[in-house]
Amino acid sequence: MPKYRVLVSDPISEQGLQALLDSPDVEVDIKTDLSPQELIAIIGDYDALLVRSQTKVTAEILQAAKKLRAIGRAGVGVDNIDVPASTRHGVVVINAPDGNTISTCEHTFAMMMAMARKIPQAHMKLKNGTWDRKSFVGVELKNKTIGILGFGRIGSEVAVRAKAFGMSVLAYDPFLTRERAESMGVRMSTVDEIVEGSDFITVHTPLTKDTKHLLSHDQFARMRDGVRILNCARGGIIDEKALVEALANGKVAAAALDVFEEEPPIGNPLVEMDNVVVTPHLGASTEEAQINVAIDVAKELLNILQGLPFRNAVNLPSLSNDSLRTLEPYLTLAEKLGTLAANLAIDSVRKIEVTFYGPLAEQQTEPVTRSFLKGMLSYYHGEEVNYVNAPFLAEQSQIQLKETKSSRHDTYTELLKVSVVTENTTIIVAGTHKATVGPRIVQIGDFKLDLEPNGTLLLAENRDKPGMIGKVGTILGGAGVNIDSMKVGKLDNGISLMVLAVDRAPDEETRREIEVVDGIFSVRDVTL
Ligand SMILES: NC(=O)c1ccc[n+]([C@@H]2O[C@H](COP(=O)([O-])OP(=O)(O)OC[C@H]3O[C@@H](n4cnc5c(N)ncnc54)[C@H](O)[C@@H]3O)[C@@H](O)[C@H]2O)c1
Ligand SMILES: O=C(O)CC[C@@H](O)C(=O)O
Repeated sequence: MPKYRVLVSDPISEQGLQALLDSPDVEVDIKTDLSPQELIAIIGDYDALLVRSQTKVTAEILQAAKKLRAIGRAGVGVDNIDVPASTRHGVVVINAPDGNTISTCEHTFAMMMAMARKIPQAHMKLKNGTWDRKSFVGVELKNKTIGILGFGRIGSEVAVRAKAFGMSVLAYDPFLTRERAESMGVRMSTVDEIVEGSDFITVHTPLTKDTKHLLSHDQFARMRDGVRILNCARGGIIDEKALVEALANGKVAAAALDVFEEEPPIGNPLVEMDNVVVTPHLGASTEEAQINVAIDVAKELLNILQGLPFRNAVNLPSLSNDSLRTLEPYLTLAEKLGTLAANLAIDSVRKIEVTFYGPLAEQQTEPVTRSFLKGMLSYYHGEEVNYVNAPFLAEQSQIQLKETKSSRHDTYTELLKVSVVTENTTIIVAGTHKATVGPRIVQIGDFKLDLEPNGTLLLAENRDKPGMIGKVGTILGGAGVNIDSMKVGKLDNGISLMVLAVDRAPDEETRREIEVVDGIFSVRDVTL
């Protein structure tokens, strides 16, 4: 009997879906061309949704997706998915960023060659019966300068091919380093240098508020006369109205477009212009790319459903394998510290300060903080909380969050310490991990201890005087609660914290019996 149901709502290579189809845990339903209403009606039955770019995953659909844990996008751009709404609902969004890089790069090159040699126009004329050898004089790529805006996966592959064609390459990307540019034989440039110094300009960025209309009236005015423009990334990076004008007045000799501000581009004048080569968003449309992205995303979805590690989450921080190895014990420990802190907090939480000490502080620690928040907020919000929405829920509860890092701690090589500031008090919990002993809780409040963070713990704050442990032990024994081990933390002011690892939480009556023992100040139990 399959445990999980996955809906595939866009045409996706079945060969690529094999990992899901083969899993006995998963039932896959392929239902394409659903209307938004039809999707809303059925989405509540599914644990995961797999889309390409047709399905628009809106906030309304997510609202109806009560069981949904993950959305897989077989491709790079997630602009058809409401990612903030997914995050609010705790749904992981994953994409397949690598599988269509080469196809899209090759398509960009095909478009550049087609535009430079006017192949589509000549093809159409000949198909229509005219042998015309005069109207289609093109230009060579050799010795021309190409400016690449966005030097990620696709942009950098375009550069490799442009160099093979004898072109000079200018590149701009906020993350491009001089060393990388040099090693690839491209000139690291500013947007202005690219705009003013290129014969061909191609964009390979995502569409963001910074890249919207990256090329507009002002940029076209400063370009070389007869420049040629390409967009195989996202409609909207180039201002289409400004491009129409620049093509019409001859500033831009030609354009090659795979993507449009609105798709399909019904009534878009660019599609009608003779000097514009167009394709209907075909960058990733190769057999190879579609199989690659489907394989990648299907494997990732299966991992998510089965609780295994996964990469490529759009709304979660990503970790390298090395970081994951170092952080893994702290991810679990942090969640348990969060559960512990929530059990100790009796009034509303205002601020959480997470401090990392030692080599741990050198890691990308955000996932550890998320784990703490998950452990803590699950106490209040139950199963609704996960790694994706925990920071959002904290923000919604107006809990201030602060991360601090310190290179060393006086006692521990590595330490994770969290102060939870509530309306009336501050609760401190801290833990560490050593390869030889595993994870340990080493501080609760002001008490220093050494506890295994597992099972059910009974915490009793008491006056430090003989007989206290015996009295508590007798009451628990009488109630049939078995004590597995015990640790005590002491303060200089004569107050102790006894922590008993028990086989089950005592019932309400037993707890009250302990609470009224002379010298006992408080009793809590927590299951980690
Ligand atoms: N036409 C298609 O079918 C098709 C297929 C695949 C990808 N795409 C699109 O191509 C684009 C690039 O994909 P990719 O896989 O190379 O992504 P990528 O994330 O590897 O690269 C994008 C690069 O853009 C850079 N960038 C972000 N803001 C920038 C800015 N303001 N100026 C300059 N650079 C900026 C980023 O730093 C990054 O290096 C995406 O928009 C993607 O959706 C289109
Ligand atoms: O699914 C497609 O063909 C579009 C792919 C592309 O736009 C992407 O962003 O990956």
